[in-house]
Amino acid sequence: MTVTRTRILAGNWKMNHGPSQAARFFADFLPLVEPADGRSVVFFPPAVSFAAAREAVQGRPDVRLGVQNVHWEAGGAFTGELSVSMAADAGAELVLVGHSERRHVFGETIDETVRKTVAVLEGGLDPVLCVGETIDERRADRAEAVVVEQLGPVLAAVPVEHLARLVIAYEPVWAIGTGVTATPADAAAMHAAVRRTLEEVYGAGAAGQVPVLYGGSVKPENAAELMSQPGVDGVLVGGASLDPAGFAAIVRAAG
Ligand SMILES: O=C(CO)COP(=O)(O)O
Repeated sequence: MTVTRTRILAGNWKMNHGPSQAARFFADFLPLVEPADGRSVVFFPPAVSFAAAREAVQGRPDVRLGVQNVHWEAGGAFTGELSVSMAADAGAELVLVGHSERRHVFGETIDETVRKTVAVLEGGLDPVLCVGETIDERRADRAEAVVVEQLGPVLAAVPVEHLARLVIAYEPVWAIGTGVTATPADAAAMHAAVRRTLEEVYGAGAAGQVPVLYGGSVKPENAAELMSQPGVDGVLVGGASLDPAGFAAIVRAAG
């Protein structure tokens, strides 16, 4: 069965671009990218830049915004955290969950990614669940096993009626910020493993709705080839999403 999924071109700004830089970015970026059917452009600015980003993208429904992280609780004494309802109130439509920097720099556990994914779905936003293996895990031939371990508990907690809002990003940790990209063939193999895991839980029909993005040193020069691989529905871009012309070239590479 062939399913046509919307292409998603997402920029994760990480801890870059404060409010004034965010406004400058969009002033340069938006004129370079025409709205186009079948593709969706998403940015994850830092929380303090969210309002500036939202103001800048008014009138561009082809550009959506998300936050980089949330807490699963609805509110309370959690200094430094954001709740899903606060993110929604600010205008966020998506939330990154389990980014490798959250897992490996800040010690986020699989159990926490489950709670966050459930909270995001229950709060009406779309989680972008990031999974991926480290270089040691890949060398030990455990890349697929690790991704399946990261996905399994989350999928077990996501009922099929919420599946249409789930997005998965395969981001090998060794490719993030290193300039080393997965080969198109490796990316395709890992995307196929993600898709198989989804199909085992939900069946092929329902699983076919879930977009699977690739992330890790995506650049204007390699974006088209990566997105031409079967099962690669779009990209989640870090460093190269900070530059308006570079990210516009990646968006255009989606066709
Ligand atoms: O982590 C990433 C996106 O979430 C990828 O980062 P880079 O594109 O900088 O490798």
